[in-house]
Amino acid sequence: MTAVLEARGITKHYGHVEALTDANFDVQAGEVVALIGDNGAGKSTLVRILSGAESADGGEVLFDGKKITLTSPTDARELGMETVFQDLALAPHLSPVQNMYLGREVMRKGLLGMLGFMDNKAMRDGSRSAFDRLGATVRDLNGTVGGMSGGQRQGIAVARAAAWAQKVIFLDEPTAALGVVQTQNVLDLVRRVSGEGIGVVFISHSMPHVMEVADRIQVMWRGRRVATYNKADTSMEQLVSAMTGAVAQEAS
Ligand SMILES: Nc1ncnc2c1ncn2[C@@H]1O[C@H](COP(=O)(O)OP(=O)(O)OP(=O)(O)O)[C@@H](O)[C@H]1O
Repeated sequence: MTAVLEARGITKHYGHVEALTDANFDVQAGEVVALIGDNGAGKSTLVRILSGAESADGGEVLFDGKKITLTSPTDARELGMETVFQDLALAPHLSPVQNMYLGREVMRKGLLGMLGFMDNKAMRDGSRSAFDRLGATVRDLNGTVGGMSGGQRQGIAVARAAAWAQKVIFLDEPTAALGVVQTQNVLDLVRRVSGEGIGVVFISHSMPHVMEVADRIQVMWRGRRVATYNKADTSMEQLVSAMTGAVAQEAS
């Protein structure tokens, strides 16, 4: 089966720091891949490159088997890939609804079929259903996101990505600021989104969450993928061991 998204031999330096060294990665349509590794292993850097937020120094990216060049997050979004970054990338001065539709505003037809005004009701309804789908507690759809709690902001960011993703969704630590109920909602959403045929890339330091949602688990160590496991054939001990570099390196 062709991966919906594949990275081959990606390298990335920041000055003298080698963040990625010949890193490989792949995710199939409709599966949840957990990307795990110790702090500084290169997970976020890889996701930033695969979502167009940063460029790689070397290597190639394939989408549906075809080589692509991502020069901006817009390129990735146009291919149907959405990302929830660790910093969430929400506009703090805007409302949840405005964040949901930022750059994708719904317009009402004006006279003679011309674009008229923004359709605020359609956007409010769309946002409400996206938040409800996640069970996100967004009480005030019109307040600014900057004034909301970390958990509420995380819920908005995850709901927005899930609402727009068509092919791939990257979730970088999506449950980090969430309470127990919201965490379970996000894990349920991850399974639901993959059930719709979307490839989900799930970065987490929580091994129980990884074991709950992942189909496959790719382990990074010092800037490269060192092991890939089917969830059904692995254990937390094996994962932790791979995260410390104690596995024979995967052939690149
Ligand atoms: N913008 C940057 N400038 C300089 N160095 C960076 C930058 N981003 C990442 N690095 C370095 O690249 C390496 C990989 O970092 P990265 O954030 O990708 O790891 P990670 O696996 O996501 O870690 P964590 O689990 O702690 O989030 C680290 O050594 C980090 O210090």
